[in-house]
Amino acid sequence: MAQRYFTVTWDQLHRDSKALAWRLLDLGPWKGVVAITRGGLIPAAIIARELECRIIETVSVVTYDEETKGEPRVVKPPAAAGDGKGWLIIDDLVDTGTTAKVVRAMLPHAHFATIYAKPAGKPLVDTFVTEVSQDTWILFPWDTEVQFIPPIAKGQVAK
Ligand SMILES: O=P(O)(O)OC[C@H]1O[C@H](OP(=O)(O)OP(=O)(O)O)[C@H](O)[C@@H]1O
Ligand SMILES: Nc1nc2[nH]cnc2c(=O)[nH]1
Ligand SMILES: [Mg+2]
Repeated sequence: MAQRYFTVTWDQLHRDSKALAWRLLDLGPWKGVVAITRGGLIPAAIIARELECRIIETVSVVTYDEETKGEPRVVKPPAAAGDGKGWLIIDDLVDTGTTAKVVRAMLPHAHFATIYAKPAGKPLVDTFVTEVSQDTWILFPWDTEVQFIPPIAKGQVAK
């Protein structure tokens, strides 16, 4: 179980995805984007829009059931993209690097980019925006919803 949570709002995700697009702009041109589903889909859409890239491929690797990690299973390989040369792989984050390792093996010459990176997965990523500690669990906007939170004073123990 994670020690702390880092909540990312839609606005923040949009800003961070655009920051990643800026870093990728001069590294292109790109033949296309390979989104790692599902978490990479929305970042990939934002980045493809910024880089004016119309070709989007997907690869699906199932590794987690909520916060519990299992063995990675490729449930959909990328149909196009060859050995990955000239292609950009996008995911929302790298944590242990397990997913990145599996996808890199399928597309060894692609450029691998994520919005967020934890230290264990960082060496597997070519470009990322923000590093968070290994014991942080990132909560994406699709994982959360706005809800009532009691006033701080209500949560305090009486002195
Ligand atoms: O570096 P790792 O330890 O492999 O973890 C990173 C992967 O875990 C999450 O995906 P998840 O497997 O939860 O699937 P999802 O994208 O469909 O939610 C995340 O979107 C990355 O793809
Ligand atoms: N949402 C989410 N999925 C993950 N998969 C692996 N690490 C994480 C994380 O920190 N947040
Ligand atoms: Mg994922």
